[in-house]
Amino acid sequence: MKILDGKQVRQADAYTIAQEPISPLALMERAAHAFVHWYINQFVQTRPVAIFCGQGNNGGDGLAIARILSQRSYSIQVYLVAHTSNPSDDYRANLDRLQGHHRPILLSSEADIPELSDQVIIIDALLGSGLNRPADGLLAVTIDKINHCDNKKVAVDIASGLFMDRLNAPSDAIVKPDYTVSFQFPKLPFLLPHSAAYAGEWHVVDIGLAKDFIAHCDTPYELTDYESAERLKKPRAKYAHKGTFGHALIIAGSYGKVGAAVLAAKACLRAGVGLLTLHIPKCAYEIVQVSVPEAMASIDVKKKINTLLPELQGYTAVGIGPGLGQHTGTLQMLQQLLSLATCPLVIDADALNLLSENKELFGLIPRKSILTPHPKEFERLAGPGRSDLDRLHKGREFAQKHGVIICLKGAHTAVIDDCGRVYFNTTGNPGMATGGTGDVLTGVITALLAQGYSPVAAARLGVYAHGQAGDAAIKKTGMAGLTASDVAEHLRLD
Ligand SMILES: NC(=O)C1=CN([C@@H]2O[C@H](COP(=O)(O)OP(=O)(O)OC[C@H]3O[C@@H](n4cnc5c(N)ncnc54)[C@H](OP(=O)(O)O)[C@@H]3O)[C@@H](O)[C@H]2O)[C@@H](O)CC1
Ligand SMILES: Nc1ncnc2c1ncn2[C@@H]1O[C@H](COP(=O)(O)OP(=O)(O)O)[C@@H](O)[C@H]1O
Ligand SMILES: [K+]
Repeated sequence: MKILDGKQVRQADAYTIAQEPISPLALMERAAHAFVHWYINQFVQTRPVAIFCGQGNNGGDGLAIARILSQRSYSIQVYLVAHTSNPSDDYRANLDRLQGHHRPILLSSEADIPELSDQVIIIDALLGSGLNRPADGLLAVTIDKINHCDNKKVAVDIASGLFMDRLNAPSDAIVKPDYTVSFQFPKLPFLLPHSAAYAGEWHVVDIGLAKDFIAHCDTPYELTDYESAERLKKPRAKYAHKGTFGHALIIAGSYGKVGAAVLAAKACLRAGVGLLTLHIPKCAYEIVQVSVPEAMASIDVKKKINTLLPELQGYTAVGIGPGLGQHTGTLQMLQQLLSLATCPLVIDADALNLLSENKELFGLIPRKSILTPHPKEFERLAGPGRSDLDRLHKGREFAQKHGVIICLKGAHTAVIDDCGRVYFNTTGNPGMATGGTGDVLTGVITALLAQGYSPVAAARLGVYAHGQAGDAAIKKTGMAGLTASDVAEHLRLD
């Protein structure tokens, strides 16, 4: 699913209106019905509804939603905030249509803003994607008042006051909804950590904007959702044998951090690799042989760290980093790997930290290698970002400059390809914020690369499947109880 900017959404709107053809008012009606369809599945009729409307098309949606809910026997009350001398045509048309069903209350000062009983659900239709400056005056006061109630809140399309394409200032008045029901596309701020609170749990509803227009729309931002993940998957052929699924090499572990190697190995096997060799220091030998008997071991000359690069011939993918440590000998080995590798690598954890400490090595990273930094590791690599958006831009610049794929890990991990395209992940949960889950991800992506997935597909599908495993696991363990081992155990690639 693509993520469009405000201008593109308006173009998609205009194209649909002209090509389908459909009147703008009928399109608004369709959007309102899509919202109501979601709403009635979520909230029962006995909960009264307070709908706060502005005078643009978002307010027009609010009025249409009010009418449809009232026709479905929901008890509604509309509150209007007059904020422009030029209300939209479809707002006016829906105000007319509401006559005879319901009488809206015009808010003209703070004193008019009602106290609502706990049972009331608030629908926020004050401002939508047409926001062109921070909300102020009575709008800001109303937003503030809404935010101070404990009532459940649902934003229509986007929370009022939240910019779609640019950063809000910390002092801006923005509705903090429990839910956002977004038309046709998710909005970029829903996916960024600092603005996610202004989306709540978001849902996208289809309002039938022209599919051909959307397909040709050029945007750097997309989601990896269920459909796109399914499209990325390759079935396992009936006559396949273990050679069909590649031979992965994972270089990981050091004294005290052998667990990271074990986690990466278990995940790599669960993600369907044909053969796996783990390169580990001597101290890890028995641990690995006992805990991951399916993996072969390549033993370093050193007892506690990895220093000697094994022969690379025969491996179809190499992952390096989990639990590696940052010793000089390990750095030399990494440098050798970067120089000699003929296939893209998966580079994680301490291998990334070693690169950050030795930026002259950036030029040696094989093209289309996959780097999997968490935010701190990314900051070490590319410098601090002033905001989530700035960090994303830095990631896109870095990926293009060095010809690599970056998995910027977090709640909606962003896979950034070497052309600067960004794929936000849609799976995973806060239970995964626990030590070792990153090592599991390295194992998964390495397995997919080894099986012949393209680097971008391996990164997108790996990140998706990793989050999906976390989501499956918490059904048994709960969020707090989730461990990285649970994530590895619940991986399912088909
Ligand atoms: N294709 C789709 O997705 C569809 C989208 N639809 C809906 O349309 C919505 C977008 O509608 P929209 O363009 O009329 O924008 P919206 O935010 O309602 O109002 C903008 C108005 O507010 C004003 N204004 C702006 N900022 C302000 C501020 N801070 N403080 C005060 N005033 C401010 C500005 O005028 P100004 O005052 O600048 O003259 C303008 O008049 C979208 O979110 C979705 O709900 C569906 O109906 C159908 C299909
Ligand atoms: N709140 C969250 N929601 C979804 N996924 C998360 C969340 N927090 C962390 N994760 C995922 O968990 C993993 C953590 O990786 P990382 O920080 O490298 O852990 P470690 O170094 O302990 O292995 C990443 O894949 C990240 O996307
Ligand atoms: K809104």
